[in-house]
Amino acid sequence: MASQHDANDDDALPPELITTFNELKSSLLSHSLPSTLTALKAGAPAWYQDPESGWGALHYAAEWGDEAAVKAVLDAGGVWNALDNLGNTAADIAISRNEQGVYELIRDAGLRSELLLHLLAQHSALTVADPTPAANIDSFLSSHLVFHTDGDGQEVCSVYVPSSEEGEEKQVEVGVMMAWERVIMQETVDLLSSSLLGGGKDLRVLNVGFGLGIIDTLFQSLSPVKHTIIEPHPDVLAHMEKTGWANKPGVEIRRGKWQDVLLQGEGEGEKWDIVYFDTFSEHYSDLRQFFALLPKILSGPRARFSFFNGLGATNAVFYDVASRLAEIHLLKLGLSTHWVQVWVKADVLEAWYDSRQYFKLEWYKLPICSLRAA
Ligand SMILES: C[S@@+](CC[C@H](N)C(=O)[O-])C[C@H]1O[C@@H](n2cnc3c(N)ncnc32)[C@H](O)[C@@H]1O
Repeated sequence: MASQHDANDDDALPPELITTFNELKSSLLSHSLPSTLTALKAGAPAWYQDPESGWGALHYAAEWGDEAAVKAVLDAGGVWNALDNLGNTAADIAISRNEQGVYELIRDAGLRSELLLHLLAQHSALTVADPTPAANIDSFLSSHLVFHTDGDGQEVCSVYVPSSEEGEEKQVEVGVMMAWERVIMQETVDLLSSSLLGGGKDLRVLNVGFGLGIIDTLFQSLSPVKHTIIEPHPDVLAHMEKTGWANKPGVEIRRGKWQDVLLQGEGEGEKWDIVYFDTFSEHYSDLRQFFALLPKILSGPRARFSFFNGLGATNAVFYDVASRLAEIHLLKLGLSTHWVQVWVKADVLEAWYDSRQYFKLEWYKLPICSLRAA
Protein backbone atom coordinates (compact mmCIF):
# COMPACT_ATOMS: atom_id res chain seq x y z
CA MET A 1 0.00 0.00 0.00
CA ALA A 2 1.69 3.20 -1.03
CA SER A 3 1.07 6.68 0.22
CA GLN A 4 -2.30 7.65 -1.19
CA HIS A 5 -1.64 11.33 -1.43
CA ASP A 6 1.72 12.84 -2.12
CA ALA A 7 0.53 16.31 -1.26
CA ASN A 8 3.64 18.07 -2.45
CA ASP A 9 3.55 16.61 -5.97
CA ASP A 10 0.92 19.23 -6.72
CA ASP A 11 1.65 22.75 -7.90
CA ALA A 12 3.57 24.87 -5.42
CA LEU A 13 1.33 25.96 -2.56
CA PRO A 14 0.30 29.66 -2.56
CA PRO A 15 2.31 31.59 0.10
CA GLU A 16 -0.81 32.35 2.19
CA LEU A 17 -1.50 28.61 2.53
CA ILE A 18 2.09 27.99 3.61
CA THR A 19 1.59 30.69 6.26
CA THR A 20 -1.61 29.04 7.54
CA PHE A 21 0.11 25.63 7.54
CA ASN A 22 2.93 27.09 9.63
CA GLU A 23 0.35 28.50 12.07
CA LEU A 24 -1.29 25.09 12.31
CA LYS A 25 2.10 23.43 12.82
CA SER A 26 3.03 25.88 15.62
CA SER A 27 -0.34 25.31 17.31
CA LEU A 28 0.23 21.55 17.25
CA LEU A 29 3.83 21.87 18.43
CA SER A 30 2.75 24.10 21.32
CA HIS A 31 -0.09 21.69 22.20
CA SER A 32 -2.83 24.30 21.90
CA LEU A 33 -6.17 22.85 20.91
CA PRO A 34 -8.00 26.21 20.58
CA SER A 35 -5.41 27.63 18.16
CA THR A 36 -5.28 24.29 16.26
CA LEU A 37 -9.04 24.51 15.75
CA THR A 38 -8.77 28.19 14.75
CA ALA A 39 -6.05 27.43 12.20
CA LEU A 40 -8.05 24.58 10.71
CA LYS A 41 -11.18 26.72 10.60
CA ALA A 42 -9.19 29.42 8.80
CA GLY A 43 -8.44 26.84 6.06
CA ALA A 44 -4.93 25.67 6.98
CA PRO A 45 -4.09 22.71 4.70
CA ALA A 46 -4.37 19.63 6.94
CA TRP A 47 -3.10 17.47 4.07
CA TYR A 48 0.11 19.42 3.38
CA GLN A 49 3.50 17.86 4.17
CA ASP A 50 6.48 19.89 5.28
CA PRO A 51 9.01 19.32 2.44
CA GLU A 52 11.96 19.01 4.82
CA SER A 53 10.60 16.23 7.02
CA GLY A 54 7.55 15.03 5.10
CA TRP A 55 5.48 15.65 8.23
CA GLY A 56 1.91 16.81 7.81
CA ALA A 57 -0.44 18.14 10.49
CA LEU A 58 -1.45 14.55 11.37
CA HIS A 59 2.16 13.61 12.17
CA TYR A 60 2.45 16.62 14.51
CA ALA A 61 -0.92 15.83 16.11
CA ALA A 62 0.07 12.17 16.60
CA GLU A 63 3.37 13.18 18.19
CA TRP A 64 1.45 15.46 20.60
CA GLY A 65 -0.86 12.52 21.37
CA ASP A 66 -4.05 14.56 21.73
CA GLU A 67 -7.08 12.64 20.42
CA ALA A 68 -9.22 15.79 19.92
CA ALA A 69 -6.48 17.39 17.82
CA VAL A 70 -5.99 14.20 15.78
CA LYS A 71 -9.72 13.98 15.14
CA ALA A 72 -9.90 17.64 14.12
CA VAL A 73 -6.99 17.22 11.68
CA LEU A 74 -8.55 14.05 10.20
CA ASP A 75 -11.92 15.81 9.82
CA ALA A 76 -10.18 18.68 8.05
CA GLY A 77 -8.57 16.37 5.47
CA GLY A 78 -5.44 15.01 7.20
CA VAL A 79 -4.18 12.06 5.12
CA TRP A 80 -4.12 8.82 7.15
CA ASN A 81 -1.49 7.07 5.00
CA ALA A 82 0.84 9.95 4.06
CA LEU A 83 4.45 8.85 4.54
CA ASP A 84 7.10 11.19 5.88
CA ASN A 85 10.60 11.30 4.42
CA LEU A 86 11.61 8.33 6.58
CA GLY A 87 8.62 6.24 5.46
CA ASN A 88 6.52 6.69 8.62
CA THR A 89 2.80 7.42 8.75
CA ALA A 90 1.24 9.43 11.58
CA ALA A 91 -0.03 6.10 12.97
CA ASP A 92 3.58 4.86 13.14
CA ILE A 93 4.46 7.95 15.18
CA ALA A 94 1.51 7.16 17.49
CA ILE A 95 2.69 3.54 17.94
CA SER A 96 6.25 4.66 18.68
CA ARG A 97 4.90 6.95 21.43
CA ASN A 98 2.56 4.29 22.79
CA GLU A 99 -0.53 6.38 21.98
CA GLN A 100 -3.03 3.56 21.43
CA GLY A 101 -6.13 5.83 21.25
CA VAL A 102 -4.51 8.06 18.63
CA TYR A 103 -3.33 5.01 16.68
CA GLU A 104 -6.87 3.60 16.57
CA LEU A 105 -8.36 6.92 15.45
CA ILE A 106 -5.98 7.07 12.48
CA ARG A 107 -6.32 3.36 11.64
CA ASP A 108 -10.12 3.60 11.71
CA ALA A 109 -10.00 6.66 9.45
CA GLY A 110 -7.94 4.51 7.05
CA LEU A 111 -10.43 1.70 7.26
CA ARG A 112 -13.37 4.01 6.56
CA SER A 113 -11.54 5.49 3.60
CA GLU A 114 -10.70 2.02 2.18
CA LEU A 115 -14.28 0.80 2.65
CA LEU A 116 -15.61 3.84 0.85
CA LEU A 117 -13.14 3.45 -2.00
CA HIS A 118 -14.08 -0.20 -2.42
CA LEU A 119 -17.77 0.67 -2.29
CA LEU A 120 -17.18 3.13 -5.08
CA ALA A 121 -14.94 0.53 -6.80
CA GLN A 122 -12.28 3.13 -7.38
CA HIS A 123 -8.56 3.19 -7.17
CA SER A 124 -7.53 2.58 -3.57
CA ALA A 125 -4.34 2.40 -1.57
CA LEU A 126 -4.55 -1.40 -1.88
CA THR A 127 -4.36 -1.28 -5.67
CA VAL A 128 -0.99 -0.73 -7.28
CA ALA A 129 -0.83 0.74 -10.79
CA ASP A 130 2.14 -1.40 -11.80
CA PRO A 131 2.30 -3.06 -15.24
CA THR A 132 5.28 -5.29 -14.32
CA PRO A 133 5.02 -9.05 -13.62
CA ALA A 134 4.98 -8.23 -9.88
CA ALA A 135 1.51 -6.70 -10.13
CA ASN A 136 0.03 -7.60 -13.50
CA ILE A 137 -1.23 -11.13 -14.06
CA ASP A 138 -0.86 -11.19 -17.89
CA SER A 139 2.65 -9.88 -17.68
CA PHE A 140 3.44 -12.39 -14.86
CA LEU A 141 2.06 -15.36 -16.81
CA SER A 142 4.26 -14.56 -19.81
CA SER A 143 7.41 -14.10 -17.70
CA HIS A 144 10.07 -16.72 -17.15
CA LEU A 145 10.34 -18.00 -13.56
CA VAL A 146 13.52 -19.25 -11.96
CA PHE A 147 13.52 -21.97 -9.27
CA HIS A 148 16.80 -21.68 -7.40
CA THR A 149 18.62 -21.54 -4.08
CA ASP A 150 19.67 -18.02 -3.07
CA GLY A 151 22.98 -16.93 -1.54
CA ASP A 152 21.68 -17.77 1.94
CA GLY A 153 20.72 -21.32 0.92
CA GLN A 154 17.01 -20.52 0.77
CA GLU A 155 14.78 -22.20 -1.82
CA VAL A 156 13.14 -19.50 -3.96
CA CYS A 157 10.91 -19.19 -7.05
CA SER A 158 11.65 -15.78 -8.56
CA VAL A 159 10.59 -13.47 -11.34
CA TYR A 160 12.68 -10.56 -12.58
CA VAL A 161 10.95 -7.21 -13.06
CA PRO A 162 12.13 -3.95 -14.60
CA SER A 163 12.69 -1.24 -12.02
CA SER A 164 14.06 2.28 -11.94
CA GLU A 165 14.96 2.16 -8.26
CA GLU A 166 17.66 4.64 -7.19
CA GLY A 167 17.37 6.38 -10.57
CA GLU A 168 18.86 3.41 -12.42
CA GLU A 169 17.03 1.12 -14.88
CA LYS A 170 17.61 -2.48 -13.85
CA GLN A 171 16.01 -5.89 -13.38
CA VAL A 172 15.07 -6.60 -9.80
CA GLU A 173 14.45 -10.07 -8.36
CA VAL A 174 11.04 -10.54 -6.75
CA GLY A 175 10.28 -13.74 -4.85
CA VAL A 176 7.08 -15.36 -6.13
CA MET A 177 7.51 -17.78 -3.24
CA MET A 178 10.33 -18.02 -0.72
CA ALA A 179 11.11 -20.77 1.76
CA TRP A 180 11.10 -18.35 4.76
CA GLU A 181 7.29 -18.56 4.53
CA ARG A 182 7.42 -22.25 5.51
CA VAL A 183 6.71 -21.35 9.15
CA ILE A 184 3.52 -19.55 8.03
CA MET A 185 2.45 -22.43 5.78
CA GLN A 186 3.03 -24.98 8.58
CA GLU A 187 1.00 -22.97 11.10
CA THR A 188 -1.75 -22.44 8.51
CA VAL A 189 -2.09 -26.16 7.80
CA ASP A 190 -2.05 -27.00 11.52
CA LEU A 191 -4.83 -24.52 12.21
CA LEU A 192 -6.90 -25.37 9.14
CA SER A 193 -6.81 -29.08 9.91
CA SER A 194 -7.25 -28.84 13.69
CA SER A 195 -10.92 -27.96 13.27
CA LEU A 196 -11.68 -31.19 11.43
CA LEU A 197 -13.45 -33.69 13.62
CA GLY A 198 -12.61 -37.35 13.14
CA GLY A 199 -9.11 -36.52 11.82
CA GLY A 200 -10.44 -35.24 8.49
CA LYS A 201 -11.65 -38.52 7.02
CA ASP A 202 -12.45 -38.17 3.29
CA LEU A 203 -10.83 -34.77 3.37
CA ARG A 204 -11.11 -32.56 0.29
CA VAL A 205 -8.54 -29.78 -0.05
CA LEU A 206 -8.32 -26.95 -2.57
CA ASN A 207 -5.11 -24.93 -2.91
CA VAL A 208 -4.98 -21.96 -5.25
CA GLY A 209 -1.39 -21.17 -6.32
CA PHE A 210 1.33 -23.88 -6.15
CA GLY A 211 4.54 -21.77 -5.97
CA LEU A 212 7.19 -23.96 -4.34
CA GLY A 213 4.56 -26.52 -3.31
CA ILE A 214 5.31 -25.96 0.37
CA ILE A 215 1.70 -25.87 1.49
CA ASP A 216 0.72 -28.67 -0.90
CA THR A 217 3.42 -30.90 0.58
CA LEU A 218 1.96 -30.19 4.03
CA PHE A 219 -1.58 -30.86 2.77
CA GLN A 220 -0.40 -34.22 1.41
CA SER A 221 0.52 -35.23 4.95
CA LEU A 222 -3.21 -35.01 5.83
CA SER A 223 -3.89 -37.80 3.22
CA PRO A 224 -6.76 -36.00 1.48
CA VAL A 225 -9.00 -38.10 -0.79
CA LYS A 226 -9.15 -35.14 -3.12
CA HIS A 227 -6.38 -32.56 -3.35
CA THR A 228 -7.13 -29.96 -6.01
CA ILE A 229 -4.38 -27.55 -7.04
CA ILE A 230 -5.14 -24.61 -9.32
CA GLU A 231 -2.08 -23.21 -11.09
CA PRO A 232 -1.77 -21.23 -14.34
CA HIS A 233 1.95 -20.49 -14.79
CA PRO A 234 3.60 -22.70 -17.45
CA ASP A 235 6.96 -22.75 -15.60
CA VAL A 236 5.32 -23.76 -12.31
CA LEU A 237 3.28 -26.43 -14.12
CA ALA A 238 6.48 -27.77 -15.74
CA HIS A 239 8.16 -27.81 -12.31
CA MET A 240 5.17 -29.70 -10.87
CA GLU A 241 5.41 -32.24 -13.67
CA LYS A 242 9.15 -32.70 -13.14
CA THR A 243 8.66 -33.26 -9.42
CA GLY A 244 5.89 -35.84 -9.90
CA TRP A 245 2.91 -33.93 -8.54
CA ALA A 246 0.43 -35.37 -11.04
CA ASN A 247 0.96 -38.83 -9.51
CA LYS A 248 0.59 -37.96 -5.85
CA PRO A 249 -2.38 -39.44 -4.00
CA GLY A 250 -5.63 -37.55 -4.53
CA VAL A 251 -3.94 -34.78 -6.52
CA GLU A 252 -5.75 -33.23 -9.44
CA ILE A 253 -4.05 -30.31 -11.12
CA ARG A 254 -6.36 -27.75 -12.70
CA ARG A 255 -4.35 -25.77 -15.21
CA GLY A 256 -5.39 -22.13 -15.42
CA LYS A 257 -6.22 -19.14 -13.31
CA TRP A 258 -8.73 -19.66 -10.50
CA GLN A 259 -10.96 -17.17 -12.31
CA ASP A 260 -11.08 -19.52 -15.33
CA VAL A 261 -11.30 -22.75 -13.36
CA LEU A 262 -13.86 -21.76 -10.75
CA LEU A 263 -15.95 -19.16 -12.57
CA GLN A 264 -16.42 -21.11 -15.81
CA GLY A 265 -19.25 -23.40 -14.70
CA GLU A 266 -17.38 -26.76 -15.15
CA GLY A 267 -16.98 -28.07 -11.60
CA GLU A 268 -20.30 -26.47 -10.67
CA GLY A 269 -21.36 -27.65 -7.22
CA GLU A 270 -17.84 -28.85 -6.23
CA LYS A 271 -17.04 -28.33 -2.55
CA TRP A 272 -13.96 -28.56 -0.35
CA ASP A 273 -13.33 -28.89 3.42
CA ILE A 274 -10.14 -26.82 3.37
CA VAL A 275 -9.51 -23.97 0.94
CA TYR A 276 -6.26 -22.00 0.78
CA PHE A 277 -5.52 -19.02 -1.47
CA ASP A 278 -2.05 -17.64 -2.21
CA THR A 279 -1.56 -16.21 -5.69
CA PHE A 280 0.89 -13.69 -7.09
CA SER A 281 0.61 -10.37 -8.94
CA GLU A 282 -3.07 -10.06 -8.03
CA HIS A 283 -4.73 -7.26 -6.06
CA TYR A 284 -7.11 -6.95 -3.15
CA SER A 285 -10.02 -6.70 -5.60
CA ASP A 286 -9.13 -10.22 -6.89
CA LEU A 287 -8.94 -11.61 -3.37
CA ARG A 288 -12.30 -10.07 -2.61
CA GLN A 289 -13.76 -11.63 -5.77
CA PHE A 290 -12.46 -14.99 -4.53
CA PHE A 291 -14.04 -14.39 -1.10
CA ALA A 292 -17.43 -14.16 -2.85
CA LEU A 293 -17.05 -17.79 -4.05
CA LEU A 294 -16.52 -19.17 -0.54
CA PRO A 295 -20.15 -19.66 0.53
CA LYS A 296 -20.54 -21.82 -2.62
CA ILE A 297 -17.34 -23.88 -2.44
CA LEU A 298 -16.88 -24.48 1.31
CA SER A 299 -18.45 -27.78 2.34
CA GLY A 300 -20.17 -26.44 5.48
CA PRO A 301 -19.62 -24.83 8.90
CA ARG A 302 -16.72 -27.20 9.73
CA ALA A 303 -14.87 -26.25 6.57
CA ARG A 304 -12.05 -23.74 6.89
CA PHE A 305 -10.52 -21.10 4.63
CA SER A 306 -7.28 -19.15 4.84
CA PHE A 307 -5.30 -16.91 2.53
CA PHE A 308 -1.77 -15.55 2.46
CA ASN A 309 -2.22 -12.27 4.27
CA GLY A 310 0.50 -10.16 2.73
CA LEU A 311 -1.26 -6.99 1.61
CA GLY A 312 0.13 -3.84 3.18
CA ALA A 313 2.79 -5.88 4.99
CA THR A 314 5.52 -3.29 4.57
CA ASN A 315 3.97 -1.03 7.22
CA ALA A 316 2.16 -2.00 10.44
CA VAL A 317 -0.78 0.36 10.07
CA PHE A 318 -1.39 -0.47 6.38
CA TYR A 319 -1.29 -4.15 7.37
CA ASP A 320 -3.77 -3.62 10.17
CA VAL A 321 -6.15 -1.72 7.85
CA ALA A 322 -5.86 -4.32 5.06
CA SER A 323 -6.53 -7.19 7.52
CA ARG A 324 -9.60 -5.50 9.01
CA LEU A 325 -10.90 -4.65 5.56
CA ALA A 326 -10.73 -8.33 4.60
CA GLU A 327 -12.43 -9.32 7.85
CA ILE A 328 -15.32 -6.90 7.22
CA HIS A 329 -15.78 -8.06 3.62
CA LEU A 330 -15.75 -11.72 4.74
CA LEU A 331 -18.27 -10.97 7.47
CA LYS A 332 -20.60 -9.45 4.89
CA LEU A 333 -20.44 -12.79 3.03
CA GLY A 334 -21.31 -14.74 6.19
CA LEU A 335 -17.78 -15.78 7.23
CA SER A 336 -16.15 -15.09 10.56
CA THR A 337 -12.39 -14.69 10.88
CA HIS A 338 -10.19 -15.77 13.74
CA TRP A 339 -6.72 -14.16 13.70
CA VAL A 340 -3.61 -15.90 14.95
CA GLN A 341 -0.36 -13.96 15.29
CA VAL A 342 2.71 -15.77 14.00
CA TRP A 343 6.17 -14.50 15.02
CA VAL A 344 8.20 -14.24 11.81
CA LYS A 345 10.84 -11.68 12.78
CA ALA A 346 13.74 -14.14 12.70
CA ASP A 347 12.62 -15.63 9.35
CA VAL A 348 11.99 -12.23 7.76
CA LEU A 349 15.33 -10.73 8.87
CA GLU A 350 17.42 -13.23 6.92
CA ALA A 351 15.21 -13.71 3.89
CA TRP A 352 16.09 -11.12 1.25
CA TYR A 353 19.41 -12.10 -0.28
CA ASP A 354 18.86 -10.40 -3.66
CA SER A 355 15.09 -10.04 -3.57
CA ARG A 356 12.79 -7.09 -3.08
CA GLN A 357 11.42 -7.17 0.46
CA TYR A 358 7.64 -7.65 0.38
CA PHE A 359 7.15 -8.39 4.10
CA LYS A 360 8.73 -6.10 6.70
CA LEU A 361 6.87 -6.84 9.93
CA GLU A 362 7.66 -8.98 12.95
CA TRP A 363 4.24 -10.61 13.22
CA TYR A 364 2.20 -12.31 10.51
CA LYS A 365 -1.57 -12.09 10.99
CA LEU A 366 -2.89 -15.51 10.02
CA PRO A 367 -6.62 -15.62 9.17
CA ILE A 368 -8.74 -18.72 9.79
CA CYS A 369 -12.22 -18.24 8.35
CA SER A 370 -15.37 -20.31 8.57
CA LEU A 371 -18.99 -20.04 7.52
CA ARG A 372 -21.11 -18.71 10.33
CA ALA A 373 -23.84 -21.13 11.33
CA ALA A 374 -27.15 -19.99 9.75
C1 LIG B 1 3.11 -17.30 -3.65
S1 LIG B 1 3.00 -18.62 -4.73
C2 LIG B 1 2.14 -19.84 -3.79
C3 LIG B 1 3.04 -20.48 -2.79
C4 LIG B 1 2.46 -21.67 -2.06
N1 LIG B 1 1.52 -21.24 -1.06
C5 LIG B 1 3.55 -22.50 -1.43
O1 LIG B 1 3.35 -22.93 -0.27
O2 LIG B 1 4.61 -22.76 -2.03
C6 LIG B 1 1.80 -18.04 -5.86
C7 LIG B 1 1.39 -18.99 -6.95
O3 LIG B 1 0.12 -18.52 -7.46
C8 LIG B 1 0.10 -18.72 -8.85
N2 LIG B 1 -0.93 -17.81 -9.39
C9 LIG B 1 -0.82 -16.52 -9.77
N3 LIG B 1 -2.00 -16.05 -10.22
C10 LIG B 1 -2.89 -17.06 -10.10
C11 LIG B 1 -4.29 -17.19 -10.40
N4 LIG B 1 -5.00 -16.17 -10.88
N5 LIG B 1 -4.89 -18.39 -10.17
C12 LIG B 1 -4.17 -19.43 -9.64
N6 LIG B 1 -2.85 -19.35 -9.33
C13 LIG B 1 -2.22 -18.19 -9.56
C14 LIG B 1 1.52 -18.39 -9.26
O4 LIG B 1 1.83 -18.89 -10.55
C15 LIG B 1 2.32 -19.04 -8.15
O5 LIG B 1 2.62 -20.38 -8.46
